[in-house]
Amino acid sequence: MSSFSSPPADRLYRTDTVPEDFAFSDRVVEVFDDMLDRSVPFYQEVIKATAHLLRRHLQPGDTVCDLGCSTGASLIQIARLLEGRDLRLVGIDSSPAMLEKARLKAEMYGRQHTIDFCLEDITRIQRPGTAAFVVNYTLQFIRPLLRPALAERLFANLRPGGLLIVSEKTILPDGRLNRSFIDIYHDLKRERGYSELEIARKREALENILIPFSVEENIALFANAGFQPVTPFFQWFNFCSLVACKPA
Ligand SMILES: Nc1ncnc2c1ncn2[C@@H]1O[C@H](C[S@+](CC[C@H]([NH3+])C(=O)[O-])CC(=O)[O-])[C@@H](O)[C@H]1O
Ligand SMILES: O=C(O)C(=O)Cc1ccccc1
Repeated sequence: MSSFSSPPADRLYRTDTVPEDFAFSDRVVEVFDDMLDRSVPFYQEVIKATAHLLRRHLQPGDTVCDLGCSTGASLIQIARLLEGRDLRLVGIDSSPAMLEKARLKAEMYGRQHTIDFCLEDITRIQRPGTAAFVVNYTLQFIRPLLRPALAERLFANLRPGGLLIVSEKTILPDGRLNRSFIDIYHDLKRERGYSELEIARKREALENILIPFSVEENIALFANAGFQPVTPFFQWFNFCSLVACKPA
């Protein structure tokens, strides 16, 4: 690691495995779109902001890969917002159930010929010449130990001048403020109709599965991989979106 601040060693080398029983399964997929829309603050606004950045940086014939595309909600919306641009859109996910729903939705929205969905493990991504990677709310599910190598792979696969757009749930180094941000987030979930039991159950289900870094740790992760600049473009308490650039 170079001079940037990196995650504490104990967190980067956490070796606990993801419990087998947690999967992005059929049951999860059925309620997934609603869950994302209601669980992620400003989810739709972040998609629009992502499209604004892509619109200004892509060239005709470019390829955009959405890593951890889930049911395609984000990519189908990006396709609509970038209508008429000569782009290749690729949605990548490791959950067959998510991709089955993504293909169905793309067909329903008439996008089946403009978006390819591929079953892949993003930690093994090999798509050189990609113009932009969108990694919204996915990195947080990748084991911290694997994230530096993934950041380096994304850098290597981007064409010069390419963009990486990352949105994540985050933590704060300051315990007290982190607690406040989490409480404010849970207030938002209550406003959106989640019960105390649902909030508690989700927190328990995500324990050791969704492993957030701080904004500074995420910036360091991509800066250490060669991205320059790495800049936040959206933040709502413990949710942050970054744009990282591969020098032209
Ligand atoms: N190693 C992996 N390889 C490929 N996919 C993976 C891997 N690990 C997890 N996933 C996939 O990453 C996605 C994370 S969801 C992203 C939301 C979307 N980006 C959105 O903006 O709507 C957010 C959430 O589940 O809360 C799931 O579809 C997993 O199957
Ligand atoms: O419900 C929560 O506590 C979450 O953190 C949900 C979530 C899921 C996916 C992206 C961001 C937050």
